[in-house]
Amino acid sequence: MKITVVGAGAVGATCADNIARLELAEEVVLLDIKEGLSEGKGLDMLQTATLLGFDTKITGSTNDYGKTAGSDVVVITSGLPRKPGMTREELIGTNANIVKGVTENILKHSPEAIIIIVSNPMDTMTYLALKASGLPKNRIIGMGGILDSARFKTYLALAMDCPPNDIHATVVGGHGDTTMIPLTRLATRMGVPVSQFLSQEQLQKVAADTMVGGATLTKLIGTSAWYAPGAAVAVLVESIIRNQKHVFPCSVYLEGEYGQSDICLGVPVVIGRNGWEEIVDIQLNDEEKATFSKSADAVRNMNDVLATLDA
Ligand SMILES: NC(=O)c1ccc[n+]([C@@H]2O[C@H](COP(=O)([O-])OP(=O)(O)OC[C@H]3O[C@@H](n4cnc5c(N)ncnc54)[C@H](O)[C@@H]3O)[C@@H](O)[C@H]2O)c1
Ligand SMILES: O=C(O)C[C@H](O)C(=O)O
Repeated sequence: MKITVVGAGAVGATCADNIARLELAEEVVLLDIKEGLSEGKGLDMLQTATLLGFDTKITGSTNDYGKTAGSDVVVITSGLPRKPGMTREELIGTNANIVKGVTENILKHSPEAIIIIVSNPMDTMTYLALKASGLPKNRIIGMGGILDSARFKTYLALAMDCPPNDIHATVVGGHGDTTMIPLTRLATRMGVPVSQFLSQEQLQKVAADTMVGGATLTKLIGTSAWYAPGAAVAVLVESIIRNQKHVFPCSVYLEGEYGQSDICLGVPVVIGRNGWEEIVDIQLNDEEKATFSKSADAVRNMNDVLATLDA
């Protein structure tokens, strides 16, 4: 197996590091436009192989897509991150052209690849990559919901003072400060509804904290997060490479599911060797359905902006 990560910045490098440690491929290629960055980070990571005990080869590439040829999975993280006070949506003007160009270059050398989109605004970038590539819909996956769900579980665990791995909870909808939907009603602590442990007020705070989870970290760090994003991409790649069939919330192209069409939005999907293989239908209640529909409207408005850009 061969996996390429485009963008050797904070998120891309963390993805490559996690993927190498998990030995998901014989080779991981890290590509960036900044001269020497991917070669340097790649070599630094390779020098952890004897310390951490993995055998993955890591290759750096300054914009040479020839080195990515024959990749099975490609992760696109290239593009600007937000600064404190910005929304992810404000990145569209710069990142749309980057994501479109990278997708086209990747496919010239890896026509069979499954592509994971990380760059923001992620749902719109996923839609753009799908339209620009013409690939079958199951091979384009936007990563956001796995990260948002990890944050949701973390905040729930902190509120209940329990281990995060005892929590099952999911976030659907857009990967935006106002578009993501933490499904509090369905969250459980080992199968027991979280409402048995936390008041409605506490649950509302957990949901609100989850929604601005990325903004909170951006304010603290000065740029957006990378540890949890990199780990979230790695579990997604692992489910593809090892055909694990995990159900993860991912941004995928909807054709009537959840009442939406011609849009990429976060819903639970089965992830295996073919990419996303099936959409899992959560029985949303009327209030959740209305929130999902509002989220879709906001993402669709962003998708409409693509037509005004040269992307
Ligand atoms: N979907 C998510 O859950 C999620 C999570 C975290 C970050 N992000 C997004 O991921 C993106 C990257 O974040 P980061 O913190 O790694 O930023 P970063 O600035 O650290 O790294 C981005 C890298 O992309 C490279 N790049 C720019 N244009 C390129 C091109 N045409 N080809 C190849 N490389 C190119 C830059 O040189 C830079 O090294 C941002 O858009 C951020 O908002 C998304
Ligand atoms: O918050 C951001 O801008 C980056 C990313 O989407 C995140 O959720 O960490």
